[in-house]
Amino acid sequence: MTETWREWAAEDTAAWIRVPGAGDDKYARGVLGVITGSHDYPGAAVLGVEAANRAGIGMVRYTGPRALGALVLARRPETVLVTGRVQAWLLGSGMDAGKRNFLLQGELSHALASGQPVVLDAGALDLVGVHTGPTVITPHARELQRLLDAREIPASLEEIREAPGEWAVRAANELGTAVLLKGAVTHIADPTGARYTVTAPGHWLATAGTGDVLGGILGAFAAGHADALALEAGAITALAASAAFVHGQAAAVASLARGGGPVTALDVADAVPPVIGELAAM
Ligand SMILES: NC(=O)C1=CN([C@@H]2O[C@H](COP(=O)(O)OP(=O)(O)OC[C@H]3O[C@@H](n4cnc5c(N)ncnc54)[C@H](OP(=O)(O)O)[C@@H]3O)[C@@H](O)[C@H]2O)[C@@H](O)CC1
Ligand SMILES: Nc1ncnc2c1ncn2[C@@H]1O[C@H](COP(=O)(O)OP(=O)(O)O)[C@@H](O)[C@H]1O
Repeated sequence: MTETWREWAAEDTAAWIRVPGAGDDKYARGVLGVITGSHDYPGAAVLGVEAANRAGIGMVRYTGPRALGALVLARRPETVLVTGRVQAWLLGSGMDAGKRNFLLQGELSHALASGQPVVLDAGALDLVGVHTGPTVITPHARELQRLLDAREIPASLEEIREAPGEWAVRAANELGTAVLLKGAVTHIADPTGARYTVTAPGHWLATAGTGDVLGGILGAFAAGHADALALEAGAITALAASAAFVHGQAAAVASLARGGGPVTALDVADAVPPVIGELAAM
């Protein structure tokens, strides 16, 4: 069956931008629980927390080894390292599923059993299926290939790159979750039939750590829409498309500020506020 994909637009994203009101405090705006990074990839933890803050969040609770917590705090002293109640989770960026210890496994299991919205990235992708709340996975093509292979769904990297939409849909249906498949055109699909594309306005995003930034933006959006997600789990798909849209626009803004030249992952995170500001004013 030929699927109809709709390009997710600024107007669609604007509907999901939450501007705080007089009655909001940090908890009402949403708290994101973040379990990301590792000794091998500490930067992913910093990038995700930075991006979540830039996307607008009440608070971030970061869980990880002490050394990583110190790095996150050095960049974002707003971060809280105490465990507690959260409205959504971001799990797995900068982690290696093969190097998970008991403690980390327990923390991830706790998050997945909470019934709260979850963004599953990189080294937590293999945990899809044990989630209990609205969930979106955020693989790139190679990660999706590995994930499908582990579920005995044979697909080559070439096949996924040639028909990313078809494989995003297949994954959504087989895994029973929303899928955001990253690329120059990002495909977002879910088991209920939602099909969105987000076409990046340029290609400087193809650089290390921008996926970790996307995870942070999406995590913040999920935490900020806990009520909508409780009513309608499918909202996670619209939030994923909105995060991808903001991410692409932020890369464009960051590049423009540098004469149209290259950007780093942190530059992209830094450029998220003006993008959100413009969307909020629509
Ligand atoms: N700052 C941070 O903390 C960052 C942290 N990050 C975190 O890193 C984790 C892993 O994410 P990833 O996307 O790199 O993993 P993955 O799909 O396994 O790719 C490995 C494949 O790449 C290939 N390959 C390697 N070198 C190559 C080369 N020079 N030229 C060509 N190919 C090369 C290699 O191929 P091979 O060498 O085996 O032929 C293999 O197939 C993940 O947790 C992510 O969040 C990232 O976000 C980055 C910033
Ligand atoms: N050629 C490209 N043009 C535009 N965007 C791209 C391109 N390649 C990758 N991207 C985007 O860059 C980000 C890269 O994420 P990811 O592959 O997870 O990298 P990392 O693991 O280094 O963070 C994704 O949001 C993806 O959609």
